[in-house]
Amino acid sequence: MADIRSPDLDRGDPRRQPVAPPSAAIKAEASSRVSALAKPLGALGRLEDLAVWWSACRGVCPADPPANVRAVVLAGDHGVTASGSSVSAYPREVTAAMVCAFVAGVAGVSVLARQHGVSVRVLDLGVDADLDGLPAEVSAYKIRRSSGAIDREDALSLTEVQQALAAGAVIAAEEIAAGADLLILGDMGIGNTTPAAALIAATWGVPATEVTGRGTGIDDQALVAKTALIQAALDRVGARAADPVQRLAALGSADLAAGVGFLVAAAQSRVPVLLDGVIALAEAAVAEDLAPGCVAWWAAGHRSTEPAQQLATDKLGLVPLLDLGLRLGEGSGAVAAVPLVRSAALLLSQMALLSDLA
Ligand SMILES: Cc1cc2ncn([C@H]3O[C@H](COP(=O)(O)O)[C@@H](O)[C@H]3O)c2cc1C
Ligand SMILES: O=C(O)c1cccnc1
Repeated sequence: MADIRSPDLDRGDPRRQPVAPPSAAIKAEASSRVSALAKPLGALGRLEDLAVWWSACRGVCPADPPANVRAVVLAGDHGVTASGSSVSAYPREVTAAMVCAFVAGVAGVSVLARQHGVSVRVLDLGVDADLDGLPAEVSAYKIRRSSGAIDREDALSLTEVQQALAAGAVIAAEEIAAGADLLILGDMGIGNTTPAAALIAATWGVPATEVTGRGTGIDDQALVAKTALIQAALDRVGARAADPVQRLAALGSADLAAGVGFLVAAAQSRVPVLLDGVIALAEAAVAEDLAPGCVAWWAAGHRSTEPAQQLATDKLGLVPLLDLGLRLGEGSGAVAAVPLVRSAALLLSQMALLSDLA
């Protein structure tokens, strides 16, 4: 494994370290400028909020549009997909096959990312295979093979959670060092909508019936079984899940815990993130618990069909930009929203002020 020391997350317990917000002064300046543009007040709708958010995160008004957008896809397998389980419509072997597809640049998100000039880096945190034949750096941060089956056992040990949090922080630091001005977190892992929904349910204390979705497209019978499995996991863990690190150990996975570390580190480094679907929102839910204030550095790229994603965006006060019925993951909904961030930034910088006309 690569050296996973990180400046913030391995210095003892990362719990409840508040994150400083984007610049309040720039936010106020950007809000005034948006209102002064040559248009009726509010006429650019949510692009106005997006322009203000982007400016405040960049600390300058107006800010250049994102030029170095970098997506990281965290891959892992999940104990809940053991043979005989019906939580996913697809077998576990698809995870490793898709990692190869990301490396080859032929996954769904790869196509969108090429179109929008976004880099994509795939990393194996917990795939249940040795990815022989792929570049060694793909598995440089591997924590273990497949996380535990959360209805029966913990997903990870506490040591593995800390390793994964630190790995995620280092991965974010690497992307920032490569010049990222906007980050995207993608996911690949058959069965991952199950731990993601469980983490979201445990974060806000709601029952499995409110968070369980069809993921890759399971039928009614499988949906009943998946809901029961998630409820069994929540019941097994009980009050322990109130603590975000324990929650990750009990209900998460190596890839999800690394996503949490990535989000906390990005916010601590004052780099904004476009969130994607239910997996990114589960990571966001736990990250905000670990380091309150992170949410100010995020925008929601899209609304997924997964109920847990919708619940988490609502609870975090994020309004998704796109609503295309996407249910792919991989970071696809966030990458699809990148042109909106660019448009918002350009409107703020290139439109005339109403007072300059006539
Ligand atoms: C070919 C294929 C490509 C994918 N890309 C993302 N996912 C997404 O679907 C899976 C989550 O849904 P569930 O919990 O129902 O298994 C994850 O692999 C997620 O990344 C895919 C799934 C498949 C089958
Ligand atoms: O919400 C998502 O991103 C999602 C939904 C279904 C399957 N995989 C991901």
